[in-house]
Amino acid sequence: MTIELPEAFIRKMKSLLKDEFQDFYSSYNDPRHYGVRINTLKVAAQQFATISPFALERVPWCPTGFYYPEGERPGKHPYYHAGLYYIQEPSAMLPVELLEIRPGDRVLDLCAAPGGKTTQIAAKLQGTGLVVANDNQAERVKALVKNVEMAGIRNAIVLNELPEKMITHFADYFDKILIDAPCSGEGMFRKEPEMAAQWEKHSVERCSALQKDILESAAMMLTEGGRIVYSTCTFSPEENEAMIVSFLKRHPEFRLVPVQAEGCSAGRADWSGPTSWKNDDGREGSGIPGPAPLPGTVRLWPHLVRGEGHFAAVLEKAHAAHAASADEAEERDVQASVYIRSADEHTLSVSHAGQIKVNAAAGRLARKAAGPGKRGHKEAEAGRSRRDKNGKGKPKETFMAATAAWEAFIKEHLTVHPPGELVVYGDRLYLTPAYPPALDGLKVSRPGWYVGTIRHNRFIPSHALAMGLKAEEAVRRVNLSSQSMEAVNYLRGDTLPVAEVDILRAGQCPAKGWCLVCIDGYAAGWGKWQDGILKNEYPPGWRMT
Ligand SMILES: C[S@@+](CC[C@H](N)C(=O)[O-])C[C@H]1O[C@@H](n2cnc3c(N)ncnc32)[C@H](O)[C@@H]1O
Repeated sequence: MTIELPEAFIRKMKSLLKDEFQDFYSSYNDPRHYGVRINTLKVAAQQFATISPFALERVPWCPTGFYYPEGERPGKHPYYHAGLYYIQEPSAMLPVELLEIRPGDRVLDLCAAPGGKTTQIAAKLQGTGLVVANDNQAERVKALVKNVEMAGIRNAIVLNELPEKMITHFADYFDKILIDAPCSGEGMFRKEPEMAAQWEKHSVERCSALQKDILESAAMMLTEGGRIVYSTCTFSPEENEAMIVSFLKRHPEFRLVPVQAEGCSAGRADWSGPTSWKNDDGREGSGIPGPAPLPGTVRLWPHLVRGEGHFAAVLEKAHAAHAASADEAEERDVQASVYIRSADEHTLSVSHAGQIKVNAAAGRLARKAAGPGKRGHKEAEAGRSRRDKNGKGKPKETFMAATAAWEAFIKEHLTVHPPGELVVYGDRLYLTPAYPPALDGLKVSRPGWYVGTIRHNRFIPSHALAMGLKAEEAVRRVNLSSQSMEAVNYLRGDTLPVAEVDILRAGQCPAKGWCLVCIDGYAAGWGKWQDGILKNEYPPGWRMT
């Protein structure tokens, strides 16, 4: 075996898996599996299958996920730079499938970096609703932002916060929450052998404590009738089945939704109750002593599927009228109900120059949703009036000038008027998703779709704007073949000679100006055309190497 597994880990898995251990252990000698998930914000999975530069084979538990053969390098293909897919470990594609996202949902990805699952959530939302992607590690948030922008996501807010700091802003707010929890990573030893070297026997304990706190915060941010998917890439029962049992004991208002997903094994119900196993030091480890073992969670095992080890559980919060008391914990059937709910109505406003800082919330709005569940309150929101965007501390004229520059750019360069409210932070302009929440006091990396910057009173479009556009939404574009050297040269940052006849134009617009550069018809960045030359505006940090 090339991977050196920690002795304590081997002993524990032997004690847990018994007869199955040998198959499990042998899987560390098997080759790992490689996956891409198609970004359906850009291209339908069936369409991609017809243009794919590499052979694809379906991942059973994810309709947009595919295996690709070892040796291929999808990260080096121009389609990667056009955001057509995300390279993702196949098992990691499962949790978002279990969220059952619907159009208009407000979704929180609480431990989101580097953003694989955020991009999957956004693809399911198809531009509706909102995805808030958060991670507490600032360095990792940079990668998260890049992946959000690469995927062309328009309706995301990116935060760099501790979950407990988010509760007051988002109490009872989200329809769906993903907790892709920080964990001891035992399921990733084959993919990332260095994780095996870093594993030590206390990491399970430390991670469990962290996971418990994260779950508590998430429970408070979930709306009634909402759903949490909790997932890990580790095997330890303490971080998986036992974690869920103890959560349900503390939260009778939640129930476990039994999951059956293609290709997945049932979670180990027998590890969730008062079961025991031998730890490294010979002490007995145990699930949380509690009610009967808990069926309904799922696991992916490396010796049973083509993917690494994963665990997932789906938790649903009852509607208030039906929430069981602690004494009634047995009775957890939830029915659709009419309910009344109030929430903050918030405003993002213009900030002080040079800072991404959100100033103010605009007060409270009691919302009545006298209809069939949460769809009712979303419709109620839709009737809300537009808000004043001139926040404190910023001259109204600056905001007006930024708005005018943006509007002028739209008129001259786009065939559509992108939806969303314009907010200005320093010299940067963002479009907020519909009905943005208040973000005051939070560390905000992106309050919405970053569309551009004001420089010398002119609007300079961002790379994120290009990535979020469809080809036909730009008045002027040039199309490069993915198989041409021109596409590669563009992605490397080179200036390109482009004849005027090759500038595709909507209507009568002149050839000179900002030009959306597309690869096989998919937006990949900006260029500026003049006199037969396309000046390269591909950002240096994104270039193909
Ligand atoms: C398993 S990774 C997430 C992978 C990500 N969901 C994806 O699909 O790309 C767990 C993440 O949790 C973050 N994390 C650790 N502690 C956290 C906390 N207290 N609150 C929020 N995020 C946390 C880590 O920085 C890490 O990025």
